[in-house]
Amino acid sequence: MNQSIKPGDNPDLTEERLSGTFDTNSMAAVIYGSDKLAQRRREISEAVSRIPELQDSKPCPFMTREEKILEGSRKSAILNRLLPGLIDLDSFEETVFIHQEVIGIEGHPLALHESLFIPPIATQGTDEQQKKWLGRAQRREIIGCYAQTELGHGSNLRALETTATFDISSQEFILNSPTITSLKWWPGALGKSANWSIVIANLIVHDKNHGPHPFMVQLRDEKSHEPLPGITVGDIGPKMAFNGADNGFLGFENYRIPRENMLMRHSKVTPDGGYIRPPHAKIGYSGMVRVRSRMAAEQGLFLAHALTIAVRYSAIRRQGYLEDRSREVKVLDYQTQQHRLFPSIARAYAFIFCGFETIRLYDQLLIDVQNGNTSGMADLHALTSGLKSVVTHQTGEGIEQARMACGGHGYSMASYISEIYGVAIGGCTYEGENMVMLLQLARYLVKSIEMIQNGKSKNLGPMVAYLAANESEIDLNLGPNEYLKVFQYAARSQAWRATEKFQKLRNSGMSKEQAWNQASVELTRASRLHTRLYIMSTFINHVGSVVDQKIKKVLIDLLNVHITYEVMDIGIYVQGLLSSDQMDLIRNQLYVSLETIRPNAVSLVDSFQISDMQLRSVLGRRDGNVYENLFKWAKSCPLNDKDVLESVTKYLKPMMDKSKL
Ligand SMILES: CCCCCCCCCCCCCCCCCCC/C=C/C(=O)SCCNC(=O)CCNC(=O)[C@H](O)C(C)(C)COP(=O)(O)OP(=O)(O)OC[C@H]1O[C@@H](n2cnc3c(N)ncnc32)[C@H](O)[C@@H]1OP(=O)(O)O
Ligand SMILES: Cc1cc2nc3c(=O)[nH]c(=O)nc-3n(C[C@H](O)[C@H](O)[C@H](O)COP(=O)(O)OP(=O)(O)OC[C@H]3O[C@@H](n4cnc5c(N)ncnc54)[C@H](O)[C@@H]3O)c2cc1C
Repeated sequence: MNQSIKPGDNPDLTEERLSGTFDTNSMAAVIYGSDKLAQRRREISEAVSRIPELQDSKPCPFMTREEKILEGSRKSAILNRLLPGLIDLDSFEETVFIHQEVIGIEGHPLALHESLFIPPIATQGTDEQQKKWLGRAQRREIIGCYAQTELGHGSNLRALETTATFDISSQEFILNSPTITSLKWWPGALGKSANWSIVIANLIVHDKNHGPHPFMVQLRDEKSHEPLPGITVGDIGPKMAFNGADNGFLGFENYRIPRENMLMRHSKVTPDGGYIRPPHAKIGYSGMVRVRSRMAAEQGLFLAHALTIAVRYSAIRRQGYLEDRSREVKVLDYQTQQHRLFPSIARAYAFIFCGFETIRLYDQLLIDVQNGNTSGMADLHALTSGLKSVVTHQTGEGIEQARMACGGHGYSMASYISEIYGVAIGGCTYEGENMVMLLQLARYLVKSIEMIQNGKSKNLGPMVAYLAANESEIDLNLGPNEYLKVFQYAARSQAWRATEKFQKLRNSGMSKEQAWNQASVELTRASRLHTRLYIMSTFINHVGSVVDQKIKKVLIDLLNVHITYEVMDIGIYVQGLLSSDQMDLIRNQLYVSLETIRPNAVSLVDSFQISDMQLRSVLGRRDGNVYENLFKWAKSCPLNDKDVLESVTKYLKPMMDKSKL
């Protein structure tokens, strides 16, 4: 049963919901990992909807940037007061969810506090440092950010220029931004809101540069909020989206902090200037791995937002005719519309399933690392590097298709899809630019193939074991596992092709760096295929583990959309494996699977259970009453406050009057 049906809804949408074959609350439990978590989301949405001061003061598209920041701060402050009665304060998921529900996706002054400021203190700070700052941060006595990227460098962390030089005589670090390019640039909440920051700076002791390390740095006076002497700080200006956040710049001039402000759980500087190395050279990068490990689920949900809007709207939008000339059809009945939207629904599910898996893997790694075992770091770094890149890219594509699927109204901010798009595609850049991260995964793939070449296949981890197989024929009786083999073939042959190209260039005498660069397009292709294979196999395993038979049936239908679409999409890589007859068969299976999923399309997006408040879309309203509300929305546009604007009285009217002569 679809739990979204209510009296007064658009009958077209009710019809869709009645055609669903499963219970949307049960599906939500599968999506969010447990009935309890799904139930908590519903309870929080319900509780928030009853609190007037948490409602939007006006639609976000009508707000200026200053109003967005003010509104985000107002709601953050109210939430801080009300949170104990609304959520489990120990639950990161509930904390993120309630902020997204109340404030939305456009960012706010505390958006990075929880995800990029607190975790480094908790994982890289010593027990004393945690005692000193963690409680203060958690109670929000201080607001923090994460300042790593500089004006001149974001991807290449080894070229960061900010320095933290140890001064033994005063037992302090002296922070400096020696050049214009060394200004910190981009950190969210830095511009106007944060008064503390984790700052990544090159640690210099006795004139030796030990590379980037994290420091706890106070930026602003805790009473006046004025920047402290030696600090230059401000907002970097409007962005493509995410304008409720104050991304900022930051410079230091001989700014001193105590020795105890370097986060010293892993690397240490002793009072006499000794340097103690961390147990793994890249342990300081683990905050980034944490964020990347959460991005698949987060991006899957961005895609889910856009699809909820586009699928619901497509079910109430009637345009053109099929057989019956007496009534126009729902645009959702067109095969092209289904082909545009349904594979993305499947991807959104796949990303979320994968995302919860990588969050679990990260949590396990964290425990291992705290116990001194860093052996899993390389694997998770490779996995999350590829996953964040593929998922953000495909999410962006899916959201843009969702916008086009809504025709003209999709282009209006009333759909809200442009904001979702703008925020989501930021993910292609932040936490590691996608090409750069694909190349990180490629290093891992090349190393794995070199192990095979050196006769060490048995040392390969489970995620890359397929690289050593030798599949060259596929049974035409295609079930999910055969599709997986097709994908393995594609990923494997591309990984070998790219590696062999790199090796050939090396053998021709080219330097390692040049050879890598000349092979890099092929290498990134290998990384994408490897990651898409991982997503597919996680999806298959997840569906296999579902117990509720009605839910399982529809998820198998969705999986069929996914595997057929994905294999069609990589046709060029499987030409040596599949005949054109086999490709035709798969193409037909895709069309059949689109038809099979059609009656459940609305119920599948309803199962994401994204409230109207969170969706902030006139087109995507749960009740489907779009047209009257679009008209209401347009009338409430500030431009319509007056019938005659100054633009007319001051310029257009005099121009027209003059032209009359
Ligand atoms: C109260 C509020 C509640 C919260 C509510 C929030 C809800 C609000 C909802 C709103 C939603 C809005 C969502 C939008 C949020 C926007 C947030 C944006 C936040 C963004 C933050 C950032 O971007 S922070 C900056 C990120 N920067 C980067 O990612 C930089 C990328 N670069 C790198 O990581 C590195 O430079 C590198 C990895 C690319 C290269 O590093 P390096 O040069 O040092 O190494 P090598 O390439 O030489 O490799 C050497 C060797 O090391 C291995 N390695 C590298 N990294 C790792 C690692 N992490 N772990 C393990 N191993 C690693 C590498 O593989 C090599 O190994 P080999 O064996 O030698 O091959
Ligand atoms: C919305 C948003 C929020 C952000 N929040 C924060 C934050 O809170 N804190 C923070 O510290 N930073 C933040 N950032 C910065 C972000 O992390 C960087 O922008 C990102 O890491 C990319 O680095 P870059 O800007 O230097 O890109 P560049 O590296 O300059 O990328 C430019 C081009 O060069 C290519 N390129 C670069 N290096 C290579 C290579 N080795 N091989 C092949 N191609 C290469 C890239 O693929 C890309 O096409 C944020 C950015 C955004 C957009």
